[in-house]
Amino acid sequence: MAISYSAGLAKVLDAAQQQRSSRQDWKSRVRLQDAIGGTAAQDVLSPKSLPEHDTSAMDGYAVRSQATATASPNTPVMFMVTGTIAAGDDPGETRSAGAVTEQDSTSGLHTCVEIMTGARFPNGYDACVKVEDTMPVDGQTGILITKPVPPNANRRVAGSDILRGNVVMRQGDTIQPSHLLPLASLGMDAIPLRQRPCVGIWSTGKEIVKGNGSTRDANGPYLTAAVRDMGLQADFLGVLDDEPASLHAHVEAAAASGQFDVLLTTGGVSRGRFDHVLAVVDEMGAETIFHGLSIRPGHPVLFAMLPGEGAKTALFGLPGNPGAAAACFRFLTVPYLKELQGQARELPVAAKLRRQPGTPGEKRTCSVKPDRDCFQHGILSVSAAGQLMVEASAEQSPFKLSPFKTANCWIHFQPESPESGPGPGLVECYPISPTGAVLLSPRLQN
Ligand SMILES: Nc1nc2c(c(=O)[nH]1)N[C@H]1C(S)=C(S)[C@@H](COP(=O)(O)OP(=O)(O)OC[C@H]3O[C@@H](n4cnc5c(N)ncnc54)[C@H](O)[C@@H]3O)O[C@H]1N2
Ligand code: MOO
Repeated sequence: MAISYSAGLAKVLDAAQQQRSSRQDWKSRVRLQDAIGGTAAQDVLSPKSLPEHDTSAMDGYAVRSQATATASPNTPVMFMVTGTIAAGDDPGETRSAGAVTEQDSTSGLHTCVEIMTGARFPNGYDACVKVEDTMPVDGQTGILITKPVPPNANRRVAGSDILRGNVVMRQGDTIQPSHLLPLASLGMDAIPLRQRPCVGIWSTGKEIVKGNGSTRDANGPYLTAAVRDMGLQADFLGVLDDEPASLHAHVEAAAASGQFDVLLTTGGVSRGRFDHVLAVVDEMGAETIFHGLSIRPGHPVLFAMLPGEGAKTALFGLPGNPGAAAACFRFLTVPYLKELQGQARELPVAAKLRRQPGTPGEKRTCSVKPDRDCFQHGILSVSAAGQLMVEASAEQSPFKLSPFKTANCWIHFQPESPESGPGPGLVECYPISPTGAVLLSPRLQN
């Protein structure tokens, strides 16, 4: 009898942890732009504070706020402009005549310094008044201020964004483009990443090799792209015939090359006369961890560790039906790849299940079975009331692919038991893309 999904997933995660511990020294410094999808190998601490200095948030004039306390339209306060500081100027480097002092010695007027957004605040000044809140006098040599400027107005205080020594990236974080904003601002051009797994992929099946029937390779391009979308290296190794000797030679050579952490095959794992993947990995002396899970779709899925010295190559024998291959990849291979890199486990979002209205007597093509975990693709959206809603695609046959034109999530239906599921009427959903981004459907539902 096939084991449950949760038991199978536990075995997958356990195998990934074992493989991770045999790859402890895996890390390298990677340029920021190339780091997307990678995993931080260690905590990254900020080498400095940001902003490094007090700077202006606006184009205007640096003033002493105290000097503006009595300013009003009837009693404006006049300031003498002693210079200009641009972003990038050193402290005290003013662009026109006049030293940075708080009060002009001859006229007794308060002084101010014209300052640009991002420029370093001159000593002795604590606030910036926006240029549009001032009136010029005597050309540009003076300004009038007609209302008090609060202390620290439009001033970015040094260290108010990031403090030196703050953790800016945690070990195990998956690097996303948005992370580059703080990292690059801190002057980092590379970060230590765990080495990224490399995945080799074959499609199998005589009908696909021949390419003259109606079956074209959907799995190869999909899996290659989905692995790359995770920021990992994926090599599509071709389409193999249902020939045990050729399958054996290819899998053995790929495992021996030491190049791949994970190998994926699709097709040839069920009970047919030409389904040889299990026999081939057995023959190679692999450890078959499971063949068959109590899931729908994808129940014939195979998971094995190929023989080898030291770090081992995992093999997922995904079923041939593309919908089943995609579900098994998403719910077994993706967790393995994440765990292998020490990434956090994915958590689902809970959404209210909206049943398809359907037509009376309509037979759903793939119903949810109460005795096993079922994975269905669907559309996640937000109702007008702000509730996350999900609708399973009406068509769930694993050989029918048109729903993938619009599906943006996978729904995980757990076997029925009082504790299963996130709550009454709610189901667990995962983004269809393993990178984690759910592109919510613009369709609003009630
Ligand atoms: N007697 C039984 N027959 C089947 C069972 C079973 O339990 N007992 N399980 C069914 C289920 S469920 C699945 S899923 C499939 C999986 O079988 P295989 O992994 O052996 O896959 P194939 O037979 O090679 O192919 C199945 C189907 O998928 C098409 N295919 C294969 N590769 C691709 C590809 N790269 N791109 C597009 N389509 C592909 C193939 O042409 C077949 O139509 O077994 C059931 N049978
Ligand atoms: O894995 Mo099979 O879908 O259940 O076609």
